[in-house]
Amino acid sequence: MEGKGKVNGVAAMAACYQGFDPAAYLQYNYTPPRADFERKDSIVPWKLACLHRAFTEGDVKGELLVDIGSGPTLYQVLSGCEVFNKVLLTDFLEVNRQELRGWLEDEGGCNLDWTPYLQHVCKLEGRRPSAWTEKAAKLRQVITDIVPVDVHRPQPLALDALPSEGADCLVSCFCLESVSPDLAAFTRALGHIGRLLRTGGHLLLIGALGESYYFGGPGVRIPVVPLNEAQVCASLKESGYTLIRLEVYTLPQDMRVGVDDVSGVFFVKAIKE
Ligand SMILES: C[S@@+](CC[C@H](N)C(=O)[O-])C[C@H]1O[C@@H](n2cnc3c(N)ncnc32)[C@H](O)[C@@H]1O
Ligand SMILES: O=S(=O)(c1ccc2c(c1)CN[C@@H](CF)C2)N1CCSCC1
Repeated sequence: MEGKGKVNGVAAMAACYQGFDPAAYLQYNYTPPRADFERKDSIVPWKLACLHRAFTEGDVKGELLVDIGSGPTLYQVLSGCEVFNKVLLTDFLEVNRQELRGWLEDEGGCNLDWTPYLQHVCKLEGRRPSAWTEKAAKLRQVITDIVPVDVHRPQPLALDALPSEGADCLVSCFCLESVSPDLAAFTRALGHIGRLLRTGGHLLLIGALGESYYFGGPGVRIPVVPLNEAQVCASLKESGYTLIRLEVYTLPQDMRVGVDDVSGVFFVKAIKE
């Protein structure tokens, strides 16, 4: 029964994603009030600062950075693109891979202007904000491919997607808990993506705390595994990671805008033993 339940739960999640709307998702989560660079308590500066620090404190290094479940967003690799000379973006849906290709091709075919994000990360790097065009060029230069992924498969990527030694670093944001039917599946998925990472490689994981649903488009209600910090830490340990740092952000009331019921966001830096 458990095995059958597992398949049905994962299949049901895949069915939920058929209505995912990248443009709506970007508008819900990556425009003000949630993405307000002027606000000191905004989640955007906090998240970008977590990623900047994690990528630049000296222990994260190598050739290949893989972003698991990129969706239609790029903020998660804006610091990493300065550290790795290969960045692989991945998503389950063609509509999201197409959104990312639209940005990559730089012909106006994308639904969000990432300039404020590029400028903010340049500021974190001590560069003038106008260096954002150089950062955009750098990112376009290091993105090697945009490929399908399924974290519920023991091999989430095609066998030829990675070199035999695996990735040097994984980043994954708001994916595992948003695509898993329950905590056990979340933990299994952590293990699956861990197989893509070389021993000693780093995992940078950002996710939702206390979230039970979100809207992936108008009327597209997607269930989420509600997590707390203890469950995140236990799942990491069970999946073969050693936690380096866990940071938590509590969403201000006015950022609870009805597109989900998230109460906080966690940032994890971990290493695969
Ligand atoms: C909430 S979005 C996160 C997008 C982005 N990383 C962000 O930070 O906003 C979850 C993403 O997981 C993708 N997804 C859905 N099912 C998946 C699966 N089985 N394996 C990997 N990714 C999946 C969706 O297509 C979607 O882009
Ligand atoms: O942390 S966010 O508020 C955010 C960003 C994305 C998501 C959520 C929250 C909660 N629901 C998730 C469903 F999977 C998606 N944020 C939005 C502004 S830019 C930085 C990220």
